[in-house]
Amino acid sequence: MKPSMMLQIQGKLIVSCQALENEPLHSAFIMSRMALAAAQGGAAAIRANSLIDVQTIMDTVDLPVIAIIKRDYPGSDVYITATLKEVDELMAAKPAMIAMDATGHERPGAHDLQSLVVAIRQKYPDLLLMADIATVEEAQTAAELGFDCVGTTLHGYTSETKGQILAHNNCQFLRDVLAAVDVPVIAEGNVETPEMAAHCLTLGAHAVVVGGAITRPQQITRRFVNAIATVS
Ligand SMILES: CC(=O)N[C@H](C=O)[C@@H](O)[C@H](O)[C@H](O)COP(=O)(O)O
Repeated sequence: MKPSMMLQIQGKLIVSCQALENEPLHSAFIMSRMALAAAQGGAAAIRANSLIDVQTIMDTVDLPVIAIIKRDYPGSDVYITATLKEVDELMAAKPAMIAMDATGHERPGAHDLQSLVVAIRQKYPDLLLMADIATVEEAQTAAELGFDCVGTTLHGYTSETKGQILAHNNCQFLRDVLAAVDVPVIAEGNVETPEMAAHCLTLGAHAVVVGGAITRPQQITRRFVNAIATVS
């Protein structure tokens, strides 16, 4: 199982199919149809949030899934698969890979990042683990902890990186991460165009995750509206 998913996604597009409770498309059924559309369009894998979405998507498409659970814990900034509880929940669906916040921020629950990885490896030795990071240092720590891959997912979304965007300065952050670690790097977060996705792969990313630019119509609409507003 382990090598095959990493090979399956190499040089490929992963489509993130997510809609939170406050979004218009919040529905496991709708996310499963988004995943089917992504599969028909040639996506190599799907990233999805919550057990019900992951399960419904795995019942609908024959693609590997990167599973997460987004859950807010009071007093902590960590919300992407924060504790072992979320990993245990997701393993009911047996996804090939689980992604989790691997920032240096204090996590809720009994484990820090290092002991959480140890606990997961003991319990689920075949599971692939993706580290969602925001800084180069976090990528290095994740690689040292034995994550199978790191993703730039949280760059721009933590207090230290707020306002930064993957595309800035010809993807300088992605290039820095690629230079700093030996594990596969997945480009994720604000990849808005096919050209940028291709560019991330050219720079050396193992795979690229695109979410909102494909699966969040409210975001796509806003981009059109903003472009029109500049000429009218
Ligand atoms: C920061 C955070 O919570 N990111 C989430 C992680 O799973 C998702 O909301 C994003 O859609 C995903 O990372 C893909 O990124 P984009 O939608 O920008 O292509």
